[in-house]
Amino acid sequence: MSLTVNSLRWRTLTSGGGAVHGQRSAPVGPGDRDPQLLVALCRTRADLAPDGDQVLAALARDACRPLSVAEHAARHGMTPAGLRTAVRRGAGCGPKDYLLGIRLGRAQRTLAATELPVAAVARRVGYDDPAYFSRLFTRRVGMAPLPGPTGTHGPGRLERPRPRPRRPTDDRTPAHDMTPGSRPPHPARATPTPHGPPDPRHVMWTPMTTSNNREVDPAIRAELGRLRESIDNIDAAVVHMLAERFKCTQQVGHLKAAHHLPPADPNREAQQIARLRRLAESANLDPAFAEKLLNFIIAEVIRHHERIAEDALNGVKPPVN
Ligand SMILES: O=C(O)C(=O)C[C@]1(C(=O)O)C=C[C@@H](O)C=C1
Repeated sequence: MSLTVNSLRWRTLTSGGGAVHGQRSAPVGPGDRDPQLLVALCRTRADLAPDGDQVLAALARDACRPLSVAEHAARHGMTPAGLRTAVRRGAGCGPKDYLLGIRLGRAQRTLAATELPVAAVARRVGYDDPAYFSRLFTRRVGMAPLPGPTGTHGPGRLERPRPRPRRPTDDRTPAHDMTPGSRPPHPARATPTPHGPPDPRHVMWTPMTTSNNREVDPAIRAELGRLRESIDNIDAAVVHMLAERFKCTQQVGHLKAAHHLPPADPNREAQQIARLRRLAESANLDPAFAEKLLNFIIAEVIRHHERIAEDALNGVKPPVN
């Protein structure tokens, strides 16, 4: 079967409901989806030049070393411009941004997994000035770096709340916390602040909601209903895909435990992130969001791997497939 990601994406979405593409075909229920197609999509790999992959993986390996972009380029026999083109093609961003993402991702994980002070983590990922590191971290991650794991469930690296006082006129999108159950505050429920009433631009959202018992124009309700049917189908597809992914990663976990391989593989992750950022960019999805989502999923997988490795050490037999 020869399927490209784009044709799969198109077929998957169009099979789930016409509203996604502006057509008016009747949306179908989750039972009508072709699970084979979803699984095929899970298993399909987008094309990425292997040498591009290698450059990104090598950059990821060296990311915390005190090297300039020109020095990184020279290590690969490239000019800085050539390196910029290769990284942009593979990761959807320039080398500086790519290296920064790798450094801060590592810092996030080290902070979540250890009790090391921020200055020590900063040094580990290549920053001698902890204040400068904190500024970069806060700007990119959306919260200040804090040492130590927080929360009792889920992966640590995305789950810390990031309280940033919102001024009434501050309409920048907040970085989303991915703690299960947590959401950005509902704008329409914004409470008056010491500076005055809630931002009227936010309160404008209220008439679009249907859960506050207001009368809603039947045509609008019907349109909303059609869109929500497609959203429900897409959510169902996401759940099925994640379930397939976790089935694969469980097997990887058992394989790693049986052969004493470490649960995490940072080089593989760097390649996955670069690839996903590139795919996100071509799909008009925010690459930073795609990276955050993948990090969130991988952190959960690593937790599973660690548990499987622990079970293996305690003599718990893996399930028979
Ligand atoms: O490929 C692996 O080695 C995995 O364990 C799977 C996976 C993933 O979820 O994609 C999880 C952890 C690793 O750090 C890298 C990737």
